[in-house]
Amino acid sequence: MCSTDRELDLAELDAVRVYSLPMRTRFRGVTTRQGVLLSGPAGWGEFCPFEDYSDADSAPWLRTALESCFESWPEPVRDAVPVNCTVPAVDPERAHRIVADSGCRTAKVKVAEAGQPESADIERLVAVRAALGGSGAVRVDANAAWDTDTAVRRIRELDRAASGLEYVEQPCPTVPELATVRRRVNVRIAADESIRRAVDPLRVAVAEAADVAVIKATPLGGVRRALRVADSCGLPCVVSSAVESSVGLAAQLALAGALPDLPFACGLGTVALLDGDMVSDSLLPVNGWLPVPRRAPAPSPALVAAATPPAETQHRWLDRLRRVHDVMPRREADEPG
Ligand SMILES: O=C(O)CCC(=O)C1=CC=C[C@@H](O)[C@@H]1C(=O)O
Ligand SMILES: [Mg+2]
Repeated sequence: MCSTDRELDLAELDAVRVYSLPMRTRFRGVTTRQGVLLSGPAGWGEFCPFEDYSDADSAPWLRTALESCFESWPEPVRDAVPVNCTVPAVDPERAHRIVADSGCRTAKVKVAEAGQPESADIERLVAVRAALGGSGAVRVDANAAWDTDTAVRRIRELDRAASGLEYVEQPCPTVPELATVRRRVNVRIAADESIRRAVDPLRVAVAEAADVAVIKATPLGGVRRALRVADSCGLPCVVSSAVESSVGLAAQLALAGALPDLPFACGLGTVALLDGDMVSDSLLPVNGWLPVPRRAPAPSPALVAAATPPAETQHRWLDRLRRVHDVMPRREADEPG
């Protein structure tokens, strides 16, 4: 039976483990990644919405975890996927090292970080291109930081600094702004924040706002739902992580493995951003590739014990899990969008 039809009950779970892992570098304003690992009859899943997500916004994250616990994933069409290394808003030396150490042929570079001068982005991109050589691909992610005029100016400057950008991810907040910028620059536009709910992708395609869709199984409610979103948006897709441990990342790899077409490297090399992991055989890229697993890897009891936070943090997450479960629509027909 499909999770969209069944009454999912947390009491059916075999194990619930709260974890807390430090990040190597501050990313998305986050320095510690926390969540809950869940185990069910089909295997392990991970519930890890960011702290600023409401209970309603976190419901698809729980649905993704429960899909892993109670169902099998769709058949993959490939057994490995190419991935980008992710370069946070760090100094040029650090950026160079991240790229050189990664073995990846594509680098995704964070830009437009609040409080940093524009020159910091230029210097970071020059360092990334030097580390990658002429043949690699460089993409940037502005996380909706710019208005349209700033986006057009910065994209041209960053394109020059990087000796060519593969695409720019979410330069502006809204779909109409993305469409405006797309008409004015010669670099591909990728939509990320604009594709977080099932209704959004259609709007992006209709508005001719993007060339690429960044899709994430975790906030879209699971591998099967994300596959439907990919299908409905009619754009080439890049699967990108939500900075899960290897347990949750496995669902994202299952999505990347099952997409009919995968023309770009995926943003799934993110276990490297964590200082630790919950499994002993981490899903870290080798020569820029990650395998497509058939189920999530089981956490190591020793690593779970080492990452277990104080009782107060555990209670906070278990409360959140129950609250989100209570607001989670039981049937797809009940969901907004
Ligand atoms: O795509 C990647 O290389 C890594 C994932 C990544 O960048 C993100 C993951 C989670 C939250 C986001 O702020 C961020 C993104 O905007 O794409
Ligand atoms: Mg993004």
